[in-house]
Amino acid sequence: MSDPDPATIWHRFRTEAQRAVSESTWHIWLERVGFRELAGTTLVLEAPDDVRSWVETRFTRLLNALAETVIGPGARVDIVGPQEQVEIERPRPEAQRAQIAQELNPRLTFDQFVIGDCNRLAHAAALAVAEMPGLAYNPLFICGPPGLGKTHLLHSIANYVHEHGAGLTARYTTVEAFTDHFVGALKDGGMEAFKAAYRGVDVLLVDDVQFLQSRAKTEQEFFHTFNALHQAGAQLVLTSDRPPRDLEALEDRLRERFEAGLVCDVKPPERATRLTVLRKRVAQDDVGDIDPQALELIADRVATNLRALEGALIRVVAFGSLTGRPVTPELANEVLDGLYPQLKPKVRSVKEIQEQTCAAFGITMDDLLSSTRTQPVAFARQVAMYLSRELTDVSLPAIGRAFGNRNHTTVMHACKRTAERIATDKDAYEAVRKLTRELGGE
Ligand SMILES: Nc1ncnc2c1ncn2[C@@H]1O[C@H](COP(=O)(O)OP(=O)(O)OP(=O)(O)O)[C@@H](O)[C@H]1O
Repeated sequence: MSDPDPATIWHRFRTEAQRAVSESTWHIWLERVGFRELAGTTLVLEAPDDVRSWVETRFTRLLNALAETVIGPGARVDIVGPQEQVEIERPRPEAQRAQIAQELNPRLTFDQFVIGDCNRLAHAAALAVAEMPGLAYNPLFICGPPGLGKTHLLHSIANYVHEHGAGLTARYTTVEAFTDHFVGALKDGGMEAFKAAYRGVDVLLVDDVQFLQSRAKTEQEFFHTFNALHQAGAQLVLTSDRPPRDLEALEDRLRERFEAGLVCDVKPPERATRLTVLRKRVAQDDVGDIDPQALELIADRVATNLRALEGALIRVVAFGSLTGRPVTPELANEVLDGLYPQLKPKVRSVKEIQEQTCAAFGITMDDLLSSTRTQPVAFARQVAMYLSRELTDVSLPAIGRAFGNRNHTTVMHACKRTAERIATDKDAYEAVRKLTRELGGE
């Protein structure tokens, strides 16, 4: 079969381009772009002066991808002005326009994302990246413990790009899905399609990159994907449960690339953020009448994970509706008692908490206040700081001073680590709960 002639190629290209963008984008920007010539695999396009620079900035990547679909791998476009001589050959990585299977949740948008001190930077960076893919921070690396909105931000970026990106393409994936896809492609010889799927996009969003560790082949393939996209100016956004420097089992070259852009974290949400998330959920899901104090109680008791917070709300509401009882603070307490240890702030002394913690862990006060980091002393110290924070009104700096003149950020860190640990480790949960009870905290 002979190669299609330039006129056919141009016709196909134009049809694909019109299909790829919204109607208004087409009319305003792309409709007046014309055909100049086909030089090898370079499609030279002519754009009127008033739209040329905009078309170049915003649409070159899309048009290149379309050229590859219509002409073949390695094809590209060159956009020239009406009077301009043609100048050819700029290298471009191999890619093919991908058929993008979207697994996006339309509910996860920037509009629905509640901003607080815990996530302000991550949110601002994600929005900047969505507005200017490849131009703001590249890669953007968002890290933090589970359930704090990392996936929400990735979906928000993809949804935003699809809605406002003038034809730019975004693909969301998890390391799990990327691995499955890669292994499948290796088995049935679909590597070209696999590469096209991940290297032919303008924005690639990858969730949970900590799982790349200890998957040598996937890690290597991901490294090449990362490089191909980065060189092509495409945007990469990655999430992980820890910062790049703590991804110890990852190869240095990949870790260094993760660190090369902007790394920002999401922290456990402060109370106001938790409350706003709950109120938003109630309004959105139309769950009926809920006593505002019941919401406050849920926000107080489920402090470190927004997924758990939403789960707690759903349980409380479901319990109310199953038993035909109104959702009051008492009902919320009843439901949550079985799920989360109740830490009622009462005025106690830090010293009392330190003594009880030492007794519970079988260590001395000197150990507790020392600088040793060995277990169980280090954990006991973190628990004692956490309980001092939860059960007294003493300020963070004062707690720090009471623990051998430590800094208040050390106390904050200890609180966070303990909260995370009791959310995930049953033994730690039991130990803290027992101690809390002994201290009269529930
Ligand atoms: N700032 C926020 N505003 C509104 N909802 C939020 C916010 N952060 C998280 N959520 C909601 O909390 C739930 C958990 O968030 P998400 O899945 O994004 O967490 P994650 O950090 O990706 O967790 P994991 O590491 O377990 O994947 C989702 O339903 C999400 O919509």
